Amino acid sequence: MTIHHDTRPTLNLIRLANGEGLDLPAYESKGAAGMDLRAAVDEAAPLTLLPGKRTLVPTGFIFEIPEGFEGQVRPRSGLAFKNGITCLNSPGTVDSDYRGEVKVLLINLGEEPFVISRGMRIAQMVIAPVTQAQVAEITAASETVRGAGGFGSTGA
Ligand SMILES: O=c1ccn([C@H]2C[C@H](O)[C@@H](COP(=O)(O)OP(=O)(O)OP(=O)(O)O)O2)c(=O)[nH]1
Ligand SMILES: [Mg+2]
Repeated sequence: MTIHHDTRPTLNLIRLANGEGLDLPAYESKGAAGMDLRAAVDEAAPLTLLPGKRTLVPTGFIFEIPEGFEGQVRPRSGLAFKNGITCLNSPGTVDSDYRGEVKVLLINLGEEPFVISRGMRIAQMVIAPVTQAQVAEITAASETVRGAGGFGSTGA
């Protein structure tokens, strides 16, 4: 496997029929870590997400994530704070060999119905380098000071 250290890898996108006319996913500021993803829902049929419910929102694009990277689908803080809208599987993982449409799994943790209209920026995707470890089964773990202590063992 090739390990990339490119900080500006090219992300190839394929626009699907439901993505016609949508703005490309984009970094909304110079230093933004994530590119905002837009809802490719039907213009004439906005999606209403009721409190406590979840839904898979299409983005209208296939992303060819460069090998050695992943896409992390994360919530937008504003939607989370104002409306209780977040990604249920956060951070969603888009594998570099995935060739289906990227979708966003939203859940409404707020108290009001939330309307998702076409083109709305619903989440953001961070392209991050991936390390694939080699798995090796052993019979005894090396000794450390911490040992098996966890879950608060070092105190508050
Ligand atoms: O928020 C997300 C998360 C995942 N995916 C797509 C891309 C990813 O490569 C694929 C599989 O995701 P994941 O590995 O998290 O799900 P799984 O339940 O393990 O499915 P699979 O058995 O297909 O790997 O689903 C999305 O479009 N959006
Ligand atoms: Mg998987």
